[in-house]
Amino acid sequence: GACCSYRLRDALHPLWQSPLTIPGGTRQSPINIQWRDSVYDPFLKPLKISYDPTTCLHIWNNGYSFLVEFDDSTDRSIIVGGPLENQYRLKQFHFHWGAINEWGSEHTVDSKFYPAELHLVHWNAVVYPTFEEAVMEGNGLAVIGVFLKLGAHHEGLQTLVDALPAVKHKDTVVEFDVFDPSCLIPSCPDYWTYAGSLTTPPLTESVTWIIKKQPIEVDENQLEAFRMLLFTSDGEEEKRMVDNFRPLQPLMNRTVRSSFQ
Ligand SMILES: COc1ccc(C[C@H]2SC(=S)NC2=O)c(OC)c1
Ligand SMILES: [Zn+2]
Repeated sequence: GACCSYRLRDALHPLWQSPLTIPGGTRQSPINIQWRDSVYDPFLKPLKISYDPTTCLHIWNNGYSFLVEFDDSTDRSIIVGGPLENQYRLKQFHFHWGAINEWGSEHTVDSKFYPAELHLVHWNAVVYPTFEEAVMEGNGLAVIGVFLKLGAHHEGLQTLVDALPAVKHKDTVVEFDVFDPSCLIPSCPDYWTYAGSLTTPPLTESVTWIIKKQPIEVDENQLEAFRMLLFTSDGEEEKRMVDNFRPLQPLMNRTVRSSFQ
């Protein structure tokens, strides 16, 4: 199970040797979403997503995942509605995945892991002047989580997969100038939402999570392409970038709300 990958991962990558619990943490992520314990909230609005594909800048391997970063100097790519009080600007998206298809996602649903999970990271530029400040505030960030399951080939993802060999090593970057990430978000509007945190240091409790109920389907070759990336820089002893997910955190005094009955 994921425990052995945790021990293996522990040996593999320093990030997950970081403090896995933070002192005083009451809203840490990821969590298991127990479907029957989630509470339907009829006041939750539909999530409105409007991305401008030309705000896409580049893909880079930061040694933890690969990120696709966006120009967030204006409100051209935003989300609004859902559980959110303000509109939030798209900053980047990235993924978490496993060495094998049995695990890889950060969140679980009824204790089931998906082979991978997409995070679309947005920040509250209405209230905060910079992303860095928003990262430190309870309503600073909004992250859309999308589960990836093994199935049909995903056309939209393939344009991303085709660029991955160019960012095989840590601290490599490749230009990626037109991409609409809404092609990675399932059409079904249903989501869960809860108050949580970043899942890597600084682990700040600044994230309103919006987890889509419906996964997207990707094929084995596309998942394998993620697994050929490296945690390590060119010239270092190669360590495959796999199992880059944080262990589950306690729910504590939180309720997961659903936008659907
Ligand atoms: C300094 O600010 C940071 C640091 C790290 C991440 C990425 C983490 S947090 C998440 S969600 N998934 C991840 O892998 C940030 O993303 C918002 C923001
Ligand atoms: Zn993430």
